[in-house]
Amino acid sequence: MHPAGYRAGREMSKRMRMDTVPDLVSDNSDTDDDMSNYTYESAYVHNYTEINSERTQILNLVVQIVSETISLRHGTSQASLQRFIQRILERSGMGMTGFLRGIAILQRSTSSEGIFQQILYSMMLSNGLPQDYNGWSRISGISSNRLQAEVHAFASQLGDLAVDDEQVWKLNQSIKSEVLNLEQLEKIGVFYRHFETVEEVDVVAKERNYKNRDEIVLSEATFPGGPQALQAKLEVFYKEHLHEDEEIRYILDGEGYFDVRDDNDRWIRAKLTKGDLLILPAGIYHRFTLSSSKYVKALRLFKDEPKWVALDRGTDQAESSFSRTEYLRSVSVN
Ligand SMILES: CSCCC(=O)/C(O)=C/O
Ligand SMILES: [Fe+2]
Ligand code: NI
Repeated sequence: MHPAGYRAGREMSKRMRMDTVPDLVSDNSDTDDDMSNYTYESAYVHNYTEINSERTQILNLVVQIVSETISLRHGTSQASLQRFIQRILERSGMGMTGFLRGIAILQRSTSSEGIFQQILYSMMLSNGLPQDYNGWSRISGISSNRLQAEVHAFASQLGDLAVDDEQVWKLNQSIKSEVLNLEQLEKIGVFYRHFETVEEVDVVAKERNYKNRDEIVLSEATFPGGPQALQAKLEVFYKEHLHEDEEIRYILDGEGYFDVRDDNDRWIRAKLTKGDLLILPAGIYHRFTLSSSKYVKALRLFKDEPKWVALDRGTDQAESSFSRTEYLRSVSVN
């Protein structure tokens, strides 16, 4: 049996999904005036600014619904819950699976407000039920024994959560695939995340064993050699190319476009703005250009010494490179 608030939450979730999600999905055409300068083999181009704003709208809706249902269930103030959940989402990046999972559990919990907020928060960070109570305890400030007891108490209340998990998973998948299109990027080995702080980038760098980094600033005012030298550099970046290594870029300021080839050799355009991180796998064809603001400042991450060698499409070097062969193999397996 689901408690009334829980059922109401599910009804509202369904309503949200059916009534509002399709309206929020744009037709993917890019109307940015920068685009008029470029010819595209196909109009299959995604503007990540649009996608980010859709994501924000979806998240706002989710936050509203979730705070309504939790407030019904726990009798807490909706406004403060909304602020709290917003903070969690901002601090945890996307984490929608963890978020929705956490919500499903919390909608059934009988814990006090303080505890459930902490647990919700921790769930966001650990993306599901925690493995490491000590780490969780550090994050939440609750003793690990108490946390473990809380989680076990939750778990015993969960009953048929498996079914709910599936619902949550489906909702999450459809939001992700229809709105964020991260799956499409994942399919071609591209990793995209939005991080508010460089510390979050550090975690990714550590995981991947990246020891070096530098900053690149592309702007007419500061580029060594002046505007002409910048123009020449941009021409190199905009020539379709690949690298023998992964390319990791984190935008510190300004904005720019990375275009990547999908598995049908069509361009996907990712507009990156401050806080966006993009990882391009070795061997993928891509190119980069500035937007009309003509300014970007980005972190470039390297495993060892800074290295930037571009192999242009159409050359033997690129087509028969090890990274290209490996990349094609990896996408055909996926
Ligand atoms: C925003 S970083 C500039 C572009 C770049 O570094 C690169 O490698 C493009 O392929
Ligand atoms: Fe590149
Ligand atoms: Ni941001």
